[in-house]
Amino acid sequence: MKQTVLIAGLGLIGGSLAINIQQNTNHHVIGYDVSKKTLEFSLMNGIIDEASNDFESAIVQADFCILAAPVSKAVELVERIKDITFEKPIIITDVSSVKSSIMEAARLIDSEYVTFIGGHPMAGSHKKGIHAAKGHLFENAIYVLSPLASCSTDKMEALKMLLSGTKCKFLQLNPKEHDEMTSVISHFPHLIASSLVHQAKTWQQTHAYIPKLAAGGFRDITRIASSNPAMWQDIFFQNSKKMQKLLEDWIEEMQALKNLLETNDKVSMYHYLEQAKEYRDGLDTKKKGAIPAFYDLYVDIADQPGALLKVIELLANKEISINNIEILEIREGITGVLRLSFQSKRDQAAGYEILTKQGYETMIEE
Ligand SMILES: NC(=O)c1ccc[n+]([C@@H]2O[C@H](COP(=O)([O-])OP(=O)(O)OC[C@H]3O[C@@H](n4cnc5c(N)ncnc54)[C@H](O)[C@@H]3O)[C@@H](O)[C@H]2O)c1
Ligand SMILES: O=C(O)C(=O)C[C@]1(C(=O)O)C=C[C@@H](O)C=C1
Repeated sequence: MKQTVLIAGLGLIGGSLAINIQQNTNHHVIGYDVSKKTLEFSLMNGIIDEASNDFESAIVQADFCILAAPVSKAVELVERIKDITFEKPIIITDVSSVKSSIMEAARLIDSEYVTFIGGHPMAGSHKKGIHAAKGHLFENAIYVLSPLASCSTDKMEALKMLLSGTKCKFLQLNPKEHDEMTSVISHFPHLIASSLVHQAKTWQQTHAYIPKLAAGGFRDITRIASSNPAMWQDIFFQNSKKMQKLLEDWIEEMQALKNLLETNDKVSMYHYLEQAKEYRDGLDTKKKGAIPAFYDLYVDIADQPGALLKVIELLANKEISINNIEILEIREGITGVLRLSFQSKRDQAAGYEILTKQGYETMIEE
């Protein structure tokens, strides 16, 4: 008999997991969401098999439940779970970007039938809602699992099996270490990205041309400032202590950099930049997750009608298939950078040769 999965919160993450589970497993998927439109869309597009607007009655039918609402709302759902009487085993997990608060609440669920395993796929995007959901969102990403001490290996394996179609890599962490690490590499960078945008906005009052000059660098570092404000506000306050500590450290570091400029200490500034470059270059970009790890080729193309088509045609004529195309930046009237992703190193090398021969400026990131 088919097992049932309830997904509570069908936005970017819940919707992507629902699509993935539909594509890769044989479960009956029930969706629950406070948005009626989201439920209707999900049902109409086969993302879920059944829509529910009654969390309590849906969860008691399920063998698995994935809480994919905003963090504070997922914590509220755990509070509601505490009052539910279960009559069969269920594995409940979540996808929250902060783990301590939800795990503290989950620890107090008092039912022999419930196994709670905290979860967090380290992949996403600056988009939100069911319309942005896609089944391959988690490919190659790290998927953090935080089981409670009482969780058996069998239950962990059952959850991993349900999520195996995501093609992510599971990593077990406790909530404290998870929240510390994500504050450094996810939460705090969001705050900084937003602050850089504010700085540019303020300077625009002096220099109206600022938005036109904002090229690749500014766009790269501030992409995430276009994320969902409600979600990030929630994350910052759920991980408030760690954010405050990082802000203190950051202010201190900025002060030290200011001192280097004031004292004309070029050597120290060079080392600072050099060490950052070394560390950044050492990050394994092929494994980073949100963007599938294909073999990428960067091509500079002119911002002219048909320019993209021409590149695709050249590769298609040699039967080289492209897995993904992304226009990273079009500088109006000048050139655009295209990221072509291939499935194999061989295709990547062949693409490089063909396009270079045709006079395109191409680059493979090492
Ligand atoms: N966006 C990312 O990059 C990302 C990545 C990993 C994890 N997460 C985490 O995933 C969770 C969801 O984020 P998202 O990006 O999918 O957000 P989203 O805004 O795209 O979707 C959230 C969904 O939850 C629904 N919802 C709100 N309150 C609810 C409630 N009380 N009960 C049921 N549904 C409710 C909303 O209607 C919406 O459909 C958050 O906890 C977030 O921290 C996000
Ligand atoms: O790619 C993005 O836009 C993201 O912000 C994804 C991202 C991150 O890397 O910080 C955001 C929140 C998560 O909890 C996990 C992943």
